[in-house]
This record gives sequence, C-alpha cells and structure tokens, in this order.
Amino acid sequence: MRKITRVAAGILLQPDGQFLMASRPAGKPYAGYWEFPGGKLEAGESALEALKRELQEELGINVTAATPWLCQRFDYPHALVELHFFRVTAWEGAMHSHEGQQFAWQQAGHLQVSPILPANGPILRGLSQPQLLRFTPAGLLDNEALVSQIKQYWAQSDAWFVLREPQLDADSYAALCQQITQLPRPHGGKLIAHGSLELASQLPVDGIHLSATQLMACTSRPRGFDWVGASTHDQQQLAQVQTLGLDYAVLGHVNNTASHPDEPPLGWDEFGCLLKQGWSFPCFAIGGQSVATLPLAQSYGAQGVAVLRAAWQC
Ligand SMILES: Nc1nc2c([nH]c(=O)n2[C@H]2C[C@H](O)[C@@H](COP(=O)(O)OP(=O)(O)OP(=O)(O)O)O2)c(=O)[nH]1
Ligand SMILES: [Mg+2]
Repeated sequence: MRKITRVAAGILLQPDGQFLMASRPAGKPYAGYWEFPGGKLEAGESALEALKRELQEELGINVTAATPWLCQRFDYPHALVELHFFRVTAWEGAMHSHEGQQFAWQQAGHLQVSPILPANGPILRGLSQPQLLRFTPAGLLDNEALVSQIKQYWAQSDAWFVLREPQLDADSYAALCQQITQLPRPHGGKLIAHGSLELASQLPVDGIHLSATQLMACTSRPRGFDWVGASTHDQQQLAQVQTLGLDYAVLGHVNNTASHPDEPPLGWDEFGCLLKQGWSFPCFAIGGQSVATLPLAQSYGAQGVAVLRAAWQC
C-alpha cells in the first residue's frame, strides 16, 4: 500500500466570502498551479499545528482563528495525499510571499486563476455553499407568506432554501415551486427540492435534498441536478454521501427540536466525533440550530447550520 502524505491547507476567508489562493512555487510538483496555502505535516504534528507553521513559513502570518472543514484524499503520481482543509477567519501580520508565490483573492463561482490543483475541485464547490441552509417550515406559513419571505431573502442575499412541504400534494408542490423559481435572484440564491425525486426532476430547481431513506436506497448520484444533498444521522449514512459523491450532508438532530420531539438528540460530542472522521463534503448541523449556534457548529468542523423555524416569521 502507498504511504499517505498528510497535508494541512488553509482557506483564508474575508468577511465578504473572498478566499486566498496561491500559486505553487517553481521546483515543486505542479509548479504554477493554484492551491490553498499549506504543506505537509511533520512528524508528531497535528494538522492544526502544521497549518499554523506552514502559513507562518509561506505567508508570514500568525493564524488566530481556524476551524477544521473538509478532508480530501487524492492519488497523485508523486504522492497519495490526505488534505486537511481549515477555514481561517482571523490572522495577524501582513501577508508576504516568502516562497515567490503569487496570491489572488477569489470569489466562489467566479474563479479568475487557473489551473487549480486537481484535488481541489470539490473544495471549490464546497466554498460556493452557504453557512445557513434554510428549510421551509412545512405548512406553518401559507404560500403567500412563504413566497413573500423568500422574495425578501433573495432581494438581499444568495440564500439557499430547501422546499420541504410534505403536506402538499404533487400538483400543489409543483405550483409553489414554479412560483418561487420565478422570483428575482439578483445575488444567485438557490432552491432545492425535497420529497419525490421523480417530481423534482421535472421542476426548475437547482438541486434535490434526499431523506436518509432515499439516500440509502440510491445506488448512484441522482442525475440531472446541480446540487444533491441528504439528511444523515450516523456514520453509515455519511459514508453513503461520500460514496455517491453528493455535495453536502445535513447531520442531526444535534439538539432537541420541536420537529422530532420523540427522538433523542445526537448532542455536540457525537456530532463532533462523526465530523472528525474527515469528509470531503460540507456538513450542516440540524436540530435546535440558529445563527447563534453557527460558531459552535463550525468549531466542530461543520460548514454551517440548517435552520427550520428559526428562519421564518411564522
Ligand atoms: N498546500 C496545498 N497542497 C495541496 C492542495 N491541494 C493539493 O492537492 N495539494 C497537494 C499538493 C502536494 O502534493 C501536497 C502539498 O505539498 P507541498 O509541496 O505544498 O508541501 P510543503 O509546502 O510542505 O512543501 P515542501 O516542504 O515539500 O517543499 O498536497 C492545496 O490546496 N494546498
Ligand atoms: Mg506548500
């Protein structure tokens, strides 16, 4: 078996979502390709320690806030690498090119540098995802109020909505979906369908969110959707998201929630344990989540939180 080379890389994030990419210096494999700053773990080092050392060596900065994010394995001709990506949200010191690299601040979905290291495709897709995934409140709002609130969100932001309205029959769901997709989206918001795959494949949506049961019944990634995510509750379901190459998982419920009052919550310890295994897709915490729990969820390695009632004026 090939030896695994462990690597830590940092995604330096500005408050407006821009992130830093650097060109690989001459003399290294894939010289001139663009990457996230970082490098190999040294003996006895944790990924976070390596990240801090590498960013000091390569950029001359002192990282003061970093949370684990995605983990990606990739088999290059020169090495089998296991990449540990961190979201870096605070640092000290002025950035300098210590190894002759070029730097560029980039926006997800509008990349201006190329070529990118081949392992980084899923990472860039992950960066296009929001920190809040908003599920509609399943019948708690009438259609008019729901459409009007989505319209307001989209006028100001690129919010993502999962249209979870299981009480509607297929025709009513399709009509509501059509109505929402006709709203203006100046910032590029997304609408993700929920429920029947067959129905969703006929609707003008950006993606489909699978239930855990649908997820486990799939033998391949559902076709015809830009984005495919799934609800998960355990390691086996997370592994299925990875095997199918889906874009995100929602994991929970983490805390007690009014929507599942009879099921015991996972709790943050178990949530953190499941995320620590390192997945190549972003995970959202669900269950009792809101903007207030976002930093805690991210400290455990989450992309963000899935919010249900907390997102709406019901
Ligand atoms: N830093 C970094 N490495 C990446 C990314 N994506 C990716 O596939 N890699 C691969 C390329 C390399 O095979 C490996 C990182 O090794 P490296 O050459 O940067 O290591 P290093 O900074 O410690 O450099 P050196 O001491 O070996 O000169 O991980 C990424 O986004 N950032
Ligand atoms: Mg490096």
